[in-house]
Amino acid sequence: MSLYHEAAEILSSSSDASGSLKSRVFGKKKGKAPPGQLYALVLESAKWSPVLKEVIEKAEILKLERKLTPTLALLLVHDLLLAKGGIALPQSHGLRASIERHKARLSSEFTRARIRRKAATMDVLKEQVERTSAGEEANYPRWVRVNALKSSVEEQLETTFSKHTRAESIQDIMSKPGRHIYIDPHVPNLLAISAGMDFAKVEAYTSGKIILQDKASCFPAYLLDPRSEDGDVIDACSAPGNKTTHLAAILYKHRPEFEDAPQTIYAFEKDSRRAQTLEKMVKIAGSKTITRIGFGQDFLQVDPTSEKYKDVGALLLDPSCSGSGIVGRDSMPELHLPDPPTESRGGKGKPGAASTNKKKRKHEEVEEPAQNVLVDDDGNETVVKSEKDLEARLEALSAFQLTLLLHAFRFPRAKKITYSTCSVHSQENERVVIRALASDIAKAKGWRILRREDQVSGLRDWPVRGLAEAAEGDETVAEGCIRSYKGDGHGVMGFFVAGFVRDSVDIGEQSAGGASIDVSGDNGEGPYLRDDDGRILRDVIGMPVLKSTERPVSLHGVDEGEGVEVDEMEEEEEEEEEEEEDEEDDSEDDDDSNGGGEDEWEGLSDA
Ligand SMILES: C[S@@+](CC[C@H](N)C(=O)[O-])C[C@H]1O[C@@H](n2cnc3c(N)ncnc32)[C@H](O)[C@@H]1O
Repeated sequence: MSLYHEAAEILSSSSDASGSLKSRVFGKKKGKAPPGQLYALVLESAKWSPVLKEVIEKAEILKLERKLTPTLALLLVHDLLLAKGGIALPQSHGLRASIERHKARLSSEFTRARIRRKAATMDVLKEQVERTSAGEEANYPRWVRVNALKSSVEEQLETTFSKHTRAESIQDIMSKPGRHIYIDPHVPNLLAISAGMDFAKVEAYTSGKIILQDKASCFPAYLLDPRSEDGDVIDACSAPGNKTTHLAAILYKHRPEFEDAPQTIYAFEKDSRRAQTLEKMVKIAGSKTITRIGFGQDFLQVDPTSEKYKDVGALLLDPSCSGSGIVGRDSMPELHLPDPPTESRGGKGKPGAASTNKKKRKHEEVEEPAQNVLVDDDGNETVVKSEKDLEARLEALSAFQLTLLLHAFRFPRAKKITYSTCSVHSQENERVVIRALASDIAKAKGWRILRREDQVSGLRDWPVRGLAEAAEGDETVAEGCIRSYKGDGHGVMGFFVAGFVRDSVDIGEQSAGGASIDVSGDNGEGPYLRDDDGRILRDVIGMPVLKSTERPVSLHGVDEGEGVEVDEMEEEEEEEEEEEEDEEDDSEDDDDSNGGGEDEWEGLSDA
């Protein structure tokens, strides 16, 4: 089967097939056409279909070439008029000839279609087509997080974005034509720029100085706000690594000398393939020295009482979810097919629009329920035929999310946790929070919601909060939850995040019986472990409080020089090898990101 017949088959089934376009093309078992070429042809033809439909109908090709189906005509005319190499068939091929003999007529109809759209040049028409086909995505800003480990907002304004004009509001970015930039008022080091910039070859992007990350996706690490006194940090579900690298940048901001600081981010990722992307991102972002990646490691299998995690004070949980908040996920532009000549309707022919319509009418007759596909944020697809199916899927997801959250509650020295999803469904959001707070473990360990008034300044001011109804009417919980919705004028994806805190941590066996740790630090002396009489015993991570004459010890309770204990996830030998490689790699990094590894890097979601 030729490229065009395979593409026609995909387009013909696009209205009732399940799965995203990508999965249908790349997951195709049979077929000879290179998937990349097939995907581009289908997608581009669909984007251009409103214009090409007009061209084909006005040129009356389908009347003149009776063997052509509307879908095949669309694909072939697309390549004739828009593909660099023209129609990808031998010159003698019947299909190619059936289109090329009308080239003059098609070209002049194409020019007329452009003029009717008031597009002075082909470039203007292309921009119009891109905007229209992008639908809801077209007006979204591009969110750029400046990676504090490698650059600063000032530097980026002077270099990468020096030709951008400063906008007054996010609405300007979404509505004004041209290149604009806006400094976000809620999240530090975050910029919004007008859509349309191609970052693939932008040095700041390929070198990790800037990271493309939706604003809402920056909320969790910023809300967690890990500091040196919080000890180690866990990112429970890390790949591709947007939040892991954000955590590192925040730690660095709080403690720029962190190169020498024995603070570790443990980044777990159950899926080993995704963990490789995470590793790549961590490396490019310059946070490799403080990040220990758990390749293929399930967070639920991590023992919270293990010696290794005794200093973990903060955890970020961003588990898999329905992904219902994600903007424009692999959406297929609406397909406009040329009308077939009237007498050929329902007639014979190869797969094409006529046969699709017929199939559709048949479907309508038996009133088969429309199939929707729920694509979660890991790219897994579930066919959802009914409300009941959706409920069942959400229930399964929320049970898994709750289990993760309760597991996080078990870390003995943890004092803060954030839980987030890129879902808009309350089952995965407020409901999980409420169930977690009502759990025995939360009660036993003293976990409560991080109240709005106690949140970092930008997020305290963020206006969109949780749903009180879903939070069983608990206003404090609802206000503590942070939400965002796509299409609500803020230019962000749909998202949810809540923080959990507690005032005392588990003190373990080595501490005095009956003692608790006051972590509030509101006495001005910092967080200390006190005995029942209020006498200070240890600092919050368990170190004896020093007299002024004593030698300081590191936060992790190891003498300076002993270094940080290395996780079993990465063997010590490997570490040494990596360090050696690092030195070599540093010089290769740029090559890497500009070359072979680019695909995966570019494929990272902004979420
Ligand atoms: C929403 S994504 C995380 C996105 C990531 N936080 C970021 O900002 O780039 C969820 C990730 O969690 C991983 N995951 C799911 N369950 C897990 C588990 N039990 N332990 C570790 N990773 C898990 C998935 O494979 C997926 O890569």
